[in-house]
Amino acid sequence: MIDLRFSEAELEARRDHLTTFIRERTAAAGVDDVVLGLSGGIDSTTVAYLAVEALGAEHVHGLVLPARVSSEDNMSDAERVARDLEISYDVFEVEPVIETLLEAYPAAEGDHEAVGNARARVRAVFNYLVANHDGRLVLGTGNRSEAAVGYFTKYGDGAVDCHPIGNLYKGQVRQLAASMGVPEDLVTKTPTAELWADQTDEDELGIDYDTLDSILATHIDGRLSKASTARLLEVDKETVEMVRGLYATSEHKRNVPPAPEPLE
Ligand SMILES: Nc1ncnc2c1ncn2[C@@H]1O[C@H](COP(=O)(O)OP(=O)(O)OC[C@H]2O[C@@H]([n+]3cccc(C(=O)O)c3)[C@H](O)[C@@H]2O)[C@@H](O)[C@H]1O
Ligand SMILES: Nc1ncnc2c1ncn2[C@@H]1O[C@H](COP(=O)(O)OP(=O)(O)OP(=O)(O)O)[C@@H](O)[C@H]1O
Ligand SMILES: [Mg+2]
Repeated sequence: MIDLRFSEAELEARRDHLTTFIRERTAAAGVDDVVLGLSGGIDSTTVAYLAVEALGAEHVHGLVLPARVSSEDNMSDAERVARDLEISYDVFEVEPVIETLLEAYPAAEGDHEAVGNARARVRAVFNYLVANHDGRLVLGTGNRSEAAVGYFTKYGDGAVDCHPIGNLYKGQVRQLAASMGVPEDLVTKTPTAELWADQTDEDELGIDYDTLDSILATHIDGRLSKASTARLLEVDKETVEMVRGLYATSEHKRNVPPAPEPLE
């Protein structure tokens, strides 16, 4: 794989760039405050640390949003992050809303993908309820690796006002987190969307993040050919093809929904 880690100087410059971005986005929106979902995972933890550095703890509010499938460890890690950073937070239960949805539409019961994505969308509704009421921006936690392969719920965790770590590959998020003093157990934790039981990103995607990051940097973002990428990284062409396929089929998630061109 290729080494995508930043040098010390680059890391410092990147951290400065991302905190400046958060200050600029809030200033442009005319607000002082932000809200974000805290899952106990490394992406939301890193964005919370960046937001506190950018705006101050008093301007950052966390939402811990457990569902039936959330592990107690992750939810207690989410609260630990809020306490460590001394930010305010609320805990709102997602499952009663899911139950109401399934009472109205029982056909979706047992469809773990449809229900799992609904959990992510319910979280977005909570984020915007708080953002509207309190005058806050919703900070996204998506990184480049997830965005490129569409590994997020459209209008769920993808429904946010800006993406502070949207240009970092997953491995770079971990490196930045470690440099900001995020506890080691959170930096090395197995990534999971926790939309259904026993889900992990790498199992579902069928590729580990180190390989995914390298293929994205080399082929999708770096524009090296499929064959050169496979040779350079010593991976099968099929693996590169798989990533390319995910990138292509998820394009609709990264764009504003289209409308027909005006008639001439
Ligand atoms: N070509 C196209 N043009 C326009 N729209 C298109 C489309 N193809 C599908 N669609 C629409 O998109 C929908 C499918 O997209 P979507 O609803 O997102 O659903 P989908 O992509 O099927 O599932 C979301 C994926 O993201 C993962 N995820 C979600 C949330 C968080 C995380 C995490 O890492 O924490 C990961 C989740 O595990 C799952 O693999 C379709 O039902 C359809 O409405
Ligand atoms: N139980 C939850 N409570 C609050 N927010 C959540 C919860 N689950 C998911 N989210 C939100 O959805 C985002 C997307 O989840 P995702 O799993 O990609 O990120 P993560 O949990 O921060 O990191 P990782 O990918 O390493 O698990 C989270 O960063 C968080 O903002
Ligand atoms: Mg997670």
